[in-house]
Amino acid sequence: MAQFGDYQNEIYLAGLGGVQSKYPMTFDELETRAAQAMPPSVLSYVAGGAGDERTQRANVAAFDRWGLYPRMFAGAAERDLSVEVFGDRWAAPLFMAPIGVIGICAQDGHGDLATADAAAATGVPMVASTLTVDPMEQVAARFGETPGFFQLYTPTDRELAESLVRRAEAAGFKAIVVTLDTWVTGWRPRDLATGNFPQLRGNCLANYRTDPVFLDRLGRRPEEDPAAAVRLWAQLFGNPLTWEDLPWLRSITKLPLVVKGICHPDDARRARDGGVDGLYCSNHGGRQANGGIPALDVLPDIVDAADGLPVLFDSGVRSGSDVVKALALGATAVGVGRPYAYGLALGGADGVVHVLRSILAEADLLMAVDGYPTLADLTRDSLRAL
Ligand SMILES: Cc1cc2nc3c(=O)[nH]c(=O)nc-3n(C[C@H](O)[C@H](O)[C@H](O)COP(=O)(O)O)c2cc1C
Ligand SMILES: CCCCCCC(=O)C(=O)O
Repeated sequence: MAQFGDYQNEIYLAGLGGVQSKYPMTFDELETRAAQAMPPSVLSYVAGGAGDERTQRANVAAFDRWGLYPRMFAGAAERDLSVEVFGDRWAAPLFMAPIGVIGICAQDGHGDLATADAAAATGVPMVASTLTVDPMEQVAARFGETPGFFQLYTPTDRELAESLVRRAEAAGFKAIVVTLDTWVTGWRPRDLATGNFPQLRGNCLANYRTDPVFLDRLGRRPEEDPAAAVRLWAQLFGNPLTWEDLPWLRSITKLPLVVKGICHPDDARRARDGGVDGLYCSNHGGRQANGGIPALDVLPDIVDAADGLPVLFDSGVRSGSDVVKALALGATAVGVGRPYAYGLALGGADGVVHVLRSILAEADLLMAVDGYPTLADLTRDSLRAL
Protein backbone atom coordinates (compact mmCIF):
# COMPACT_ATOMS: atom_id res chain seq x y z
CA MET A 1 0.00 0.00 0.00
CA ALA A 2 1.45 3.37 -1.02
CA GLN A 3 1.99 5.70 1.88
CA PHE A 4 2.18 9.49 1.79
CA GLY A 5 5.56 9.28 3.53
CA ASP A 6 7.00 7.66 0.39
CA TYR A 7 7.44 11.18 -0.95
CA GLN A 8 10.55 11.37 1.23
CA ASN A 9 12.26 8.67 -0.85
CA GLU A 10 11.06 10.22 -4.09
CA ILE A 11 12.74 13.46 -3.09
CA TYR A 12 16.01 11.68 -2.34
CA LEU A 13 15.91 9.61 -5.51
CA ALA A 14 14.97 12.45 -7.81
CA GLY A 15 17.60 14.70 -6.26
CA LEU A 16 14.96 17.33 -5.54
CA GLY A 17 16.44 18.04 -2.13
CA GLY A 18 19.88 19.24 -1.14
CA VAL A 19 21.28 22.72 -0.83
CA GLN A 20 20.00 23.71 -4.27
CA SER A 21 16.64 22.00 -3.75
CA LYS A 22 14.15 22.56 -6.54
CA TYR A 23 11.42 23.29 -4.02
CA PRO A 24 11.61 24.45 -0.41
CA MET A 25 11.53 21.78 2.26
CA THR A 26 10.34 23.98 5.14
CA PHE A 27 7.56 26.52 5.41
CA ASP A 28 10.00 29.33 6.24
CA GLU A 29 11.99 28.66 3.10
CA LEU A 30 8.76 28.37 1.08
CA GLU A 31 7.61 31.77 2.29
CA THR A 32 11.00 33.39 1.69
CA ARG A 33 11.33 32.05 -1.82
CA ALA A 34 7.73 32.83 -2.72
CA ALA A 35 8.21 36.37 -1.46
CA GLN A 36 11.09 36.76 -3.91
CA ALA A 37 9.00 35.37 -6.77
CA MET A 38 5.78 37.33 -6.22
CA PRO A 39 5.06 40.89 -7.32
CA PRO A 40 4.92 43.05 -4.14
CA SER A 41 1.20 43.76 -4.35
CA VAL A 42 0.34 40.06 -4.73
CA LEU A 43 2.64 39.20 -1.84
CA SER A 44 1.03 41.82 0.39
CA TYR A 45 -2.41 40.43 -0.45
CA VAL A 46 -1.50 36.82 0.34
CA ALA A 47 0.88 37.29 3.26
CA GLY A 48 -0.92 40.16 4.94
CA GLY A 49 -3.58 40.10 7.61
CA ALA A 50 -5.70 42.36 9.76
CA GLY A 51 -4.19 45.12 11.90
CA ASP A 52 -0.71 44.37 13.19
CA GLU A 53 -1.30 40.70 12.30
CA ARG A 54 -1.24 39.56 15.92
CA THR A 55 -4.04 37.05 15.37
CA GLN A 56 -2.37 35.74 12.24
CA ARG A 57 0.81 35.04 14.23
CA ALA A 58 -1.19 33.67 17.18
CA ASN A 59 -2.86 31.14 14.86
CA VAL A 60 0.53 29.70 14.02
CA ALA A 61 1.88 29.89 17.58
CA ALA A 62 -1.16 28.02 18.93
CA PHE A 63 0.16 24.79 17.45
CA ASP A 64 3.33 25.11 19.54
CA ARG A 65 1.29 24.81 22.72
CA TRP A 66 0.48 21.19 21.99
CA GLY A 67 2.80 18.18 21.85
CA LEU A 68 1.98 14.72 20.51
CA TYR A 69 2.71 11.80 22.81
CA PRO A 70 4.87 9.14 21.12
CA ARG A 71 3.36 5.65 21.54
CA MET A 72 5.48 2.51 21.28
CA PHE A 73 4.73 -1.07 20.22
CA ALA A 74 2.03 0.41 17.98
CA GLY A 75 3.11 -1.35 14.79
CA ALA A 76 2.26 1.59 12.56
CA ALA A 77 4.07 0.14 9.53
CA GLU A 78 1.07 1.06 7.40
CA ARG A 79 -1.09 4.06 8.01
CA ASP A 80 -4.61 4.72 6.83
CA LEU A 81 -5.35 8.44 6.71
CA SER A 82 -8.51 8.11 4.67
CA VAL A 83 -11.70 9.80 5.80
CA GLU A 84 -15.28 9.98 4.59
CA VAL A 85 -16.56 13.51 3.97
CA PHE A 86 -20.14 14.01 2.76
CA GLY A 87 -20.27 10.57 1.20
CA ASP A 88 -16.89 10.71 -0.56
CA ARG A 89 -13.82 8.87 0.67
CA TRP A 90 -10.79 11.15 0.70
CA ALA A 91 -7.34 9.56 0.79
CA ALA A 92 -6.35 12.02 3.50
CA PRO A 93 -8.11 14.54 5.75
CA LEU A 94 -6.57 17.52 3.95
CA PHE A 95 -8.08 20.13 1.64
CA MET A 96 -7.16 23.44 0.06
CA ALA A 97 -8.96 26.33 1.75
CA PRO A 98 -10.67 28.85 -0.54
CA ILE A 99 -8.34 31.60 -1.69
CA GLY A 100 -10.00 34.40 -3.63
CA VAL A 101 -8.15 35.75 -6.65
CA ILE A 102 -5.69 32.84 -6.38
CA GLY A 103 -5.41 33.08 -10.16
CA ILE A 104 -2.99 36.00 -9.86
CA CYS A 105 -0.55 33.93 -7.77
CA ALA A 106 0.37 31.88 -10.84
CA GLN A 107 2.75 33.41 -13.29
CA ASP A 108 0.30 32.94 -16.18
CA GLY A 109 -2.59 34.42 -14.17
CA HIS A 110 -4.58 31.17 -14.21
CA GLY A 111 -3.85 29.93 -10.73
CA ASP A 112 -7.40 28.70 -10.19
CA LEU A 113 -6.91 26.17 -12.96
CA ALA A 114 -3.44 25.21 -11.74
CA THR A 115 -4.80 24.67 -8.23
CA ALA A 116 -7.54 22.45 -9.65
CA ASP A 117 -4.84 20.51 -11.54
CA ALA A 118 -2.99 20.03 -8.25
CA ALA A 119 -6.21 18.77 -6.66
CA ALA A 120 -6.57 16.25 -9.49
CA ALA A 121 -2.94 15.15 -9.16
CA THR A 122 -2.96 14.69 -5.39
CA GLY A 123 -6.57 13.82 -4.52
CA VAL A 124 -6.56 16.78 -2.12
CA PRO A 125 -9.87 18.62 -2.63
CA MET A 126 -9.97 22.31 -3.52
CA VAL A 127 -12.55 24.65 -2.11
CA ALA A 128 -12.94 27.09 -4.99
CA SER A 129 -13.67 30.67 -3.98
CA THR A 130 -16.47 32.70 -5.53
CA LEU A 131 -13.76 35.18 -6.45
CA THR A 132 -11.92 33.42 -9.23
CA VAL A 133 -10.03 34.60 -12.28
CA ASP A 134 -11.48 31.73 -14.33
CA PRO A 135 -15.13 30.67 -14.09
CA MET A 136 -16.11 27.88 -11.74
CA GLU A 137 -17.12 25.53 -14.57
CA GLN A 138 -13.59 25.62 -16.00
CA VAL A 139 -12.11 25.09 -12.54
CA ALA A 140 -14.38 22.13 -11.76
CA ALA A 141 -13.66 20.56 -15.15
CA ARG A 142 -10.01 20.10 -14.05
CA PHE A 143 -10.73 18.20 -10.80
CA GLY A 144 -10.67 14.73 -12.37
CA GLU A 145 -11.74 12.20 -9.74
CA THR A 146 -11.05 14.54 -6.83
CA PRO A 147 -14.12 16.12 -5.23
CA GLY A 148 -14.29 19.90 -4.97
CA PHE A 149 -16.38 22.33 -2.94
CA PHE A 150 -17.70 25.75 -3.98
CA GLN A 151 -17.25 28.61 -1.51
CA LEU A 152 -20.01 31.18 -1.70
CA TYR A 153 -19.64 34.84 -0.90
CA THR A 154 -23.35 35.56 -0.69
CA PRO A 155 -24.36 38.49 -2.88
CA THR A 156 -27.05 40.85 -1.59
CA ASP A 157 -29.04 39.88 -4.65
CA ARG A 158 -30.56 36.52 -3.69
CA GLU A 159 -31.30 35.54 -7.27
CA LEU A 160 -27.64 36.00 -8.13
CA ALA A 161 -26.66 33.88 -5.11
CA GLU A 162 -29.06 31.16 -6.18
CA SER A 163 -27.73 31.29 -9.71
CA LEU A 164 -24.14 30.81 -8.48
CA VAL A 165 -25.24 27.84 -6.39
CA ARG A 166 -27.16 26.28 -9.28
CA ARG A 167 -24.08 26.62 -11.46
CA ALA A 168 -21.91 25.04 -8.76
CA GLU A 169 -24.30 22.11 -8.58
CA ALA A 170 -24.32 21.71 -12.36
CA ALA A 171 -20.53 21.92 -12.49
CA GLY A 172 -20.26 18.97 -10.10
CA PHE A 173 -19.12 20.62 -6.87
CA LYS A 174 -19.87 18.36 -3.91
CA ALA A 175 -20.70 20.92 -1.22
CA ILE A 176 -21.43 24.62 -0.76
CA VAL A 177 -19.29 26.45 1.80
CA VAL A 178 -20.79 29.78 2.82
CA THR A 179 -18.22 32.15 4.27
CA LEU A 180 -19.70 34.28 7.04
CA ASP A 181 -16.75 36.27 8.33
CA THR A 182 -15.90 38.33 5.25
CA TRP A 183 -18.95 40.25 4.08
CA VAL A 184 -16.66 43.28 4.28
CA THR A 185 -12.87 43.11 4.24
CA GLY A 186 -11.13 43.82 7.55
CA TRP A 187 -8.55 46.54 8.21
CA ARG A 188 -5.57 45.28 6.21
CA PRO A 189 -2.65 47.70 6.43
CA ARG A 190 -0.48 45.94 3.87
CA ASP A 191 -3.19 46.11 1.22
CA LEU A 192 -3.91 49.72 2.12
CA ALA A 193 -0.24 50.51 1.65
CA THR A 194 -0.01 48.83 -1.76
CA GLY A 195 -3.45 50.07 -2.85
CA ASN A 196 -4.07 46.82 -4.67
CA PHE A 197 -7.79 46.33 -3.99
CA PRO A 198 -9.14 47.90 -7.18
CA GLN A 199 -6.87 45.64 -9.20
CA LEU A 200 -7.92 42.59 -7.16
CA ARG A 201 -11.57 43.41 -7.67
CA GLY A 202 -11.08 43.63 -11.39
CA ASN A 203 -9.41 40.23 -11.35
CA CYS A 204 -11.95 38.16 -9.48
CA LEU A 205 -15.18 38.68 -11.34
CA ALA A 206 -15.14 35.67 -13.67
CA ASN A 207 -18.03 33.94 -11.92
CA TYR A 208 -20.15 37.06 -12.12
CA ARG A 209 -19.19 37.97 -15.67
CA THR A 210 -20.38 34.55 -16.80
CA ASP A 211 -23.57 34.53 -14.75
CA PRO A 212 -26.91 34.92 -16.50
CA VAL A 213 -28.51 36.77 -13.58
CA PHE A 214 -25.56 39.14 -13.29
CA LEU A 215 -25.58 39.84 -17.02
CA ASP A 216 -29.29 40.46 -16.84
CA ARG A 217 -28.79 43.01 -14.03
CA LEU A 218 -26.01 44.71 -15.93
CA GLY A 219 -28.07 45.07 -19.08
CA ARG A 220 -25.11 44.44 -21.35
CA ARG A 221 -21.95 42.40 -21.38
CA PRO A 222 -19.29 43.54 -18.88
CA GLU A 223 -16.73 43.69 -21.70
CA GLU A 224 -18.79 46.56 -23.07
CA ASP A 225 -18.91 48.36 -19.75
CA PRO A 226 -16.23 47.15 -17.30
CA ALA A 227 -16.79 50.14 -15.02
CA ALA A 228 -20.40 49.12 -14.47
CA ALA A 229 -19.27 45.64 -13.49
CA VAL A 230 -16.96 47.13 -10.90
CA ARG A 231 -19.68 49.48 -9.62
CA LEU A 232 -21.77 46.40 -8.93
CA TRP A 233 -19.09 45.15 -6.54
CA ALA A 234 -20.92 46.43 -3.46
CA GLN A 235 -23.93 44.29 -4.34
CA LEU A 236 -21.74 41.30 -5.03
CA PHE A 237 -19.73 41.26 -1.88
CA GLY A 238 -21.27 43.30 0.94
CA ASN A 239 -24.01 41.17 2.45
CA PRO A 240 -24.03 41.09 6.27
CA LEU A 241 -26.04 37.90 6.74
CA THR A 242 -28.11 37.26 9.86
CA TRP A 243 -29.59 34.09 11.32
CA GLU A 244 -32.78 35.01 9.45
CA ASP A 245 -30.92 34.17 6.22
CA LEU A 246 -29.97 30.64 7.24
CA PRO A 247 -33.29 28.95 6.31
CA TRP A 248 -33.06 30.56 2.87
CA LEU A 249 -29.44 29.40 2.43
CA ARG A 250 -30.47 25.93 3.53
CA SER A 251 -33.32 25.94 1.02
CA ILE A 252 -31.32 26.85 -2.07
CA THR A 253 -29.31 23.66 -2.35
CA LYS A 254 -29.61 19.97 -1.77
CA LEU A 255 -25.83 19.74 -1.59
CA PRO A 256 -24.20 19.56 1.83
CA LEU A 257 -24.10 23.07 3.30
CA VAL A 258 -21.09 24.13 5.37
CA VAL A 259 -20.71 27.43 7.19
CA LYS A 260 -17.20 28.91 7.39
CA GLY A 261 -15.98 31.21 10.11
CA ILE A 262 -17.59 29.47 13.09
CA CYS A 263 -15.48 30.20 16.17
CA HIS A 264 -18.03 30.31 19.00
CA PRO A 265 -19.82 27.21 20.33
CA ASP A 266 -23.18 29.01 20.49
CA ASP A 267 -22.91 29.82 16.78
CA ALA A 268 -21.94 26.22 16.13
CA ARG A 269 -25.03 24.94 17.95
CA ARG A 270 -27.32 27.43 16.25
CA ALA A 271 -25.96 26.60 12.80
CA ARG A 272 -26.30 22.89 13.52
CA ASP A 273 -29.90 23.39 14.66
CA GLY A 274 -30.48 25.44 11.50
CA GLY A 275 -29.78 22.40 9.36
CA VAL A 276 -26.24 22.83 8.10
CA ASP A 277 -24.32 19.69 7.25
CA GLY A 278 -20.92 20.82 8.44
CA LEU A 279 -19.14 23.52 10.41
CA TYR A 280 -15.91 25.18 9.32
CA CYS A 281 -13.89 26.51 12.22
CA SER A 282 -11.63 29.28 10.91
CA ASN A 283 -10.75 32.88 11.67
CA HIS A 284 -9.84 33.47 8.04
CA GLY A 285 -6.16 33.21 8.82
CA GLY A 286 -6.26 36.43 10.86
CA ARG A 287 -7.07 38.44 7.74
CA GLN A 288 -10.35 39.79 9.00
CA ALA A 289 -10.29 40.53 12.74
CA ASN A 290 -7.17 41.28 14.71
CA GLY A 291 -6.91 40.76 18.46
CA GLY A 292 -8.93 37.57 18.27
CA ILE A 293 -8.52 34.03 19.49
CA PRO A 294 -6.37 31.50 17.62
CA ALA A 295 -8.70 29.25 15.69
CA LEU A 296 -6.99 26.14 17.07
CA ASP A 297 -7.87 27.22 20.62
CA VAL A 298 -11.59 27.22 19.86
CA LEU A 299 -11.57 24.05 17.75
CA PRO A 300 -12.34 21.62 20.64
CA ASP A 301 -15.35 23.74 21.70
CA ILE A 302 -16.67 23.75 18.14
CA VAL A 303 -16.18 20.00 17.84
CA ASP A 304 -18.12 19.46 21.08
CA ALA A 305 -20.92 21.77 19.96
CA ALA A 306 -21.04 20.13 16.53
CA ASP A 307 -22.30 17.00 18.24
CA GLY A 308 -21.17 14.68 15.47
CA LEU A 309 -21.40 17.02 12.46
CA PRO A 310 -18.19 17.18 10.43
CA VAL A 311 -15.91 20.04 11.43
CA LEU A 312 -13.51 21.46 8.87
CA PHE A 313 -10.66 23.54 10.21
CA ASP A 314 -8.09 26.04 8.98
CA SER A 315 -5.96 28.96 10.16
CA GLY A 316 -2.27 28.67 10.87
CA VAL A 317 -1.64 25.22 9.39
CA ARG A 318 1.95 25.17 8.15
CA SER A 319 3.10 21.57 8.43
CA GLY A 320 2.12 17.95 8.69
CA SER A 321 2.47 18.01 12.45
CA ASP A 322 -0.01 20.92 12.57
CA VAL A 323 -2.45 18.77 10.61
CA VAL A 324 -2.03 15.88 13.04
CA LYS A 325 -2.64 18.15 16.05
CA ALA A 326 -5.81 19.63 14.54
CA LEU A 327 -7.07 16.13 13.82
CA ALA A 328 -6.33 15.06 17.39
CA LEU A 329 -8.36 18.04 18.59
CA GLY A 330 -11.30 16.73 16.61
CA ALA A 331 -11.18 18.26 13.12
CA THR A 332 -12.66 16.01 10.45
CA ALA A 333 -10.41 17.54 7.80
CA VAL A 334 -7.82 20.28 7.83
CA GLY A 335 -7.39 23.16 5.38
CA VAL A 336 -4.15 24.53 4.03
CA GLY A 337 -4.25 28.18 2.95
CA ARG A 338 -1.27 30.46 2.41
CA PRO A 339 1.27 27.62 1.95
CA TYR A 340 -0.32 26.39 -1.27
CA ALA A 341 -0.59 29.95 -2.61
CA TYR A 342 3.16 30.21 -2.11
CA GLY A 343 3.69 26.87 -3.83
CA LEU A 344 1.64 28.14 -6.76
CA ALA A 345 3.70 31.31 -7.01
CA LEU A 346 6.91 29.30 -7.06
CA GLY A 347 6.04 26.42 -9.30
CA GLY A 348 2.47 26.54 -10.62
CA ALA A 349 0.53 23.29 -10.23
CA ASP A 350 3.78 21.42 -9.53
CA GLY A 351 4.59 23.79 -6.71
CA VAL A 352 1.18 23.22 -5.13
CA VAL A 353 1.59 19.46 -5.50
CA HIS A 354 4.95 19.67 -3.73
CA VAL A 355 3.49 21.67 -0.83
CA LEU A 356 0.57 19.28 -0.39
CA ARG A 357 2.67 16.14 -0.71
CA SER A 358 5.21 17.51 1.78
CA ILE A 359 2.51 18.22 4.34
CA LEU A 360 0.96 14.80 3.81
CA ALA A 361 4.34 13.07 4.00
CA GLU A 362 5.22 14.79 7.25
CA ALA A 363 1.84 13.94 8.78
CA ASP A 364 2.09 10.34 7.65
CA LEU A 365 5.65 9.88 8.90
CA LEU A 366 4.78 11.51 12.22
CA MET A 367 1.92 9.05 12.66
CA ALA A 368 4.33 6.23 11.75
CA VAL A 369 7.05 7.34 14.17
CA ASP A 370 4.70 8.20 17.03
CA GLY A 371 2.54 5.09 16.65
CA TYR A 372 -0.83 6.29 15.35
CA PRO A 373 -1.75 4.00 12.43
CA THR A 374 -5.23 5.43 11.85
CA LEU A 375 -7.07 8.68 12.36
CA ALA A 376 -9.20 7.00 15.01
CA ASP A 377 -6.06 6.55 17.09
CA LEU A 378 -5.60 10.31 17.25
CA THR A 379 -7.65 11.75 20.10
CA ARG A 380 -7.34 14.63 22.53
CA ASP A 381 -5.53 12.21 24.86
CA SER A 382 -2.81 11.92 22.21
CA LEU A 383 -1.83 15.52 22.99
CA ARG A 384 -0.22 17.13 25.98
CA ALA A 385 -0.53 20.88 26.57
CA LEU A 386 2.96 22.40 26.68
C1 LIG B 1 -4.99 35.49 -0.22
C2 LIG B 1 -6.12 34.86 0.52
C3 LIG B 1 -7.40 34.94 -0.01
C4 LIG B 1 -8.47 34.33 0.65
N1 LIG B 1 -9.70 34.34 0.06
C5 LIG B 1 -10.72 33.67 0.65
C6 LIG B 1 -11.95 33.54 -0.01
O1 LIG B 1 -12.13 33.98 -1.14
N2 LIG B 1 -12.94 32.90 0.64
C7 LIG B 1 -12.78 32.38 1.90
O2 LIG B 1 -13.72 31.82 2.47
N3 LIG B 1 -11.59 32.46 2.52
C8 LIG B 1 -10.56 33.07 1.93
N4 LIG B 1 -9.35 33.12 2.54
C9 LIG B 1 -9.17 32.49 3.86
C10 LIG B 1 -8.73 31.02 3.71
O3 LIG B 1 -9.77 30.24 3.23
C11 LIG B 1 -8.28 30.45 5.06
O4 LIG B 1 -9.30 30.65 6.00
C12 LIG B 1 -6.98 31.09 5.55
O5 LIG B 1 -6.06 31.18 4.50
C13 LIG B 1 -6.36 30.26 6.67
O6 LIG B 1 -5.24 30.91 7.19
P1 LIG B 1 -3.74 30.46 6.82
O7 LIG B 1 -3.61 30.55 5.36
O8 LIG B 1 -2.88 31.45 7.52
O9 LIG B 1 -3.56 29.07 7.34
C14 LIG B 1 -8.26 33.69 1.90
C15 LIG B 1 -6.96 33.60 2.41
C16 LIG B 1 -5.90 34.16 1.73
C17 LIG B 1 -4.52 34.00 2.28
C1 LIG C 1 -11.15 42.54 -3.64
C2 LIG C 1 -10.73 41.25 -3.23
C3 LIG C 1 -11.33 40.85 -1.92
C4 LIG C 1 -10.91 39.48 -1.72
C5 LIG C 1 -11.44 38.90 -0.48
C6 LIG C 1 -11.03 37.50 -0.46
C7 LIG C 1 -10.74 37.08 0.90
O1 LIG C 1 -11.52 36.40 1.47
C8 LIG C 1 -9.50 37.45 1.53
O2 LIG C 1 -9.29 37.03 2.67
O3 LIG C 1 -8.71 38.20 0.95
